[in-house]
Amino acid sequence: MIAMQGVYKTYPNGVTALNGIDVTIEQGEFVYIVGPSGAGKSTFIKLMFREEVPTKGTIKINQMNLPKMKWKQVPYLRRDIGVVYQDFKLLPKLTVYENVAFALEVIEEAPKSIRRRVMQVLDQVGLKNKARFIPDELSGGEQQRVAIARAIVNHPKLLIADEPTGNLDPDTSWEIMKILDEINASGTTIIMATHSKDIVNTIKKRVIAIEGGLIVRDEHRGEYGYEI
Ligand SMILES: Nc1ncnc2c1ncn2[C@@H]1O[C@H](COP(=O)(O)OP(=O)(O)OP(=O)(O)O)[C@@H](O)[C@H]1O
Repeated sequence: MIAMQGVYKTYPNGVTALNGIDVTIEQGEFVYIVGPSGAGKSTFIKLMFREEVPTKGTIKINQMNLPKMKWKQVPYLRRDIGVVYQDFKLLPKLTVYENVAFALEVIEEAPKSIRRRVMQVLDQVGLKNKARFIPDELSGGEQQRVAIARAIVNHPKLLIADEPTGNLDPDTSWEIMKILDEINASGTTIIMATHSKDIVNTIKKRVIAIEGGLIVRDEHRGEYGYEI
């Protein structure tokens, strides 16, 4: 599903964040991306939805060649990819329902099917009864569940999560992991950057460790491998 070959990324300020990445990720996998701060994890993730473009190398996602893609094709790539961030990034003035529906309105789904799908996905993340709330009226864990609902409402093949539990307490983090695991069980590929040793060592998945812009470890059912 995802194939990177000889991928380098140097930012305009001269910092090289990725130094020759080769990796393949199959449809349906759940992959943790671990490594020290500044290792290149976020850069690696951003390349997959063309938030950043590599300086060199090829990136193929579902047969699309990302570095060569024209700007007008990028929305088509992103329709198949959901993204969840550490700080949720919800629209503060919109209700839970509106935040999730927005993702379908922009792709011009029929209003009737939007309503059905939004309520279905809010039910999936346990927030059907909070559809009329605004983000400020929710806990951090609830806000992250809204962000997950928004990310999966369009049935993406790939869900990317950049430290999704980074702002959450341990109990809430486990709830989020349970939801991500269920989403993965239904066939969605999940790529999750994390600093949580507890999560990686408890819910065993493939672990890719990045250090200094290189993959230094890639293990099936791997360990976190760092002290903090
Ligand atoms: N937009 C940018 N412009 C310039 N340099 C950047 C940019 N984004 C990241 N970097 C640099 O690239 C390197 C890798 O950063 P990246 O955010 O990918 O690391 P990370 O592993 O995700 O770190 P963290 O765990 O702290 O989030 C760092 O040296 C960082 O300062």
